[in-house]
Amino acid sequence: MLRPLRLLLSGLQTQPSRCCSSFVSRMRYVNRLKEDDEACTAALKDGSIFLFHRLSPLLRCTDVGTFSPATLTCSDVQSVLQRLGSDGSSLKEAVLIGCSEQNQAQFCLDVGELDQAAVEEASQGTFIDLRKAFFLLPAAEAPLVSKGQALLRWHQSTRFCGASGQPTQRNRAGSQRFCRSSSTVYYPKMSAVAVALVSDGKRCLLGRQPSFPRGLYSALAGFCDMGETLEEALCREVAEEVGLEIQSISYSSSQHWPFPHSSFMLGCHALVSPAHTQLCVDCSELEDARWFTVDEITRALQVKPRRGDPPILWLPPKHALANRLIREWVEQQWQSKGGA
Ligand SMILES: NC(=O)C1=CN([C@@H]2O[C@H](COP(=O)(O)OP(=O)(O)OC[C@H]3O[C@@H](n4cnc5c(N)ncnc54)[C@H](OP(=O)(O)O)[C@@H]3O)[C@@H](O)[C@H]2O)C=CC1
Ligand SMILES: [Mg+2]
Repeated sequence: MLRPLRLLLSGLQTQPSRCCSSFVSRMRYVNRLKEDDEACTAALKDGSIFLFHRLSPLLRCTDVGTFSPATLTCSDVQSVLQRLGSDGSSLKEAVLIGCSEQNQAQFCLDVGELDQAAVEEASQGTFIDLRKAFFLLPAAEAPLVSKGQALLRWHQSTRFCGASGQPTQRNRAGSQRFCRSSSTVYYPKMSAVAVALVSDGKRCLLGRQPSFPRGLYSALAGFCDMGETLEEALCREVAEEVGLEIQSISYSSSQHWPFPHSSFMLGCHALVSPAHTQLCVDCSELEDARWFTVDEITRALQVKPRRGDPPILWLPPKHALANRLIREWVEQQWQSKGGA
């Protein structure tokens, strides 16, 4: 008798349903917030908000000297906005990012129209450029901040319809924008990027772009062209950038990466023949590319970079897919050495 009533009520809930596993109910809850503007408005009132200033996230230094994204409640943000003379209407610009394991909806909001130092003082945090923040944040928190920044950037750059030139409107959650004039719906976009840790069986190949911090080397990467498969993109990029031909590819894993404008990174291990490892680096793309031994990489993984004292080899931050590929390769190398 109660079941139909419960089903009816579940459509009106503003909190995740408890009838399924917590993961399933959280996913369904977030999906409902994307589709139901009223439910999303209610969720914002009880939700947590990550602040950004011109796309730089607000971080706080913890008691133990590590950094964490500042999580504010809706009323915290309202009082910060009021203290700085804003009427609070910018809260409507908050964009849904997800739902915490404690079933709290999570939003992000860019307060770039306010004075940065004043917001920092009022909210007891510091806005830090995302590239720097990535080296400071724990691996578990970086993806949320990255997603928030990517969504905010997308909204800032999709204000007008490419077909009609008219302003676009967003739904409450900010999961889409719509042009009334051309009836076009816009969804957040990512560009596919292939990233490969190339190995010749004993060494791995890393490269650096001129824009990288001093000492930083990473796995080779490149944007997939229209119509290309992941494998074709990898073979082309490696040929273009270092003049090598890939013999085989194995897929590892993927990640969202907020740079330069939201990328979907597809990570692979790639093998080249040990007989053909001579590099011919395209200097318009890379400043340098080199082969590294497993001992060199193992040492570099243990180094903690310090300001003003960069190590000879500095690897991408822990939450970058390239770091994961490098660790997987090192593990596989030590395993095969142990087995030999
Ligand atoms: N998360 C991770 O572990 C890693 C992430 N990356 C990221 O992957 C991304 C791509 O790697 P990168 O080596 O630079 O790529 P590419 O080797 O493809 O070179 C970048 C150039 O490609 C052109 N380009 C082609 N398509 C696009 C597009 N859709 N968006 C932007 N530029 C495009 C641009 O040239 P032009 O400017 O001349 O138009 C750009 O400067 C970077 O943002 C990098 O941060 C890379 C390695 C590891
Ligand atoms: Mg590249």
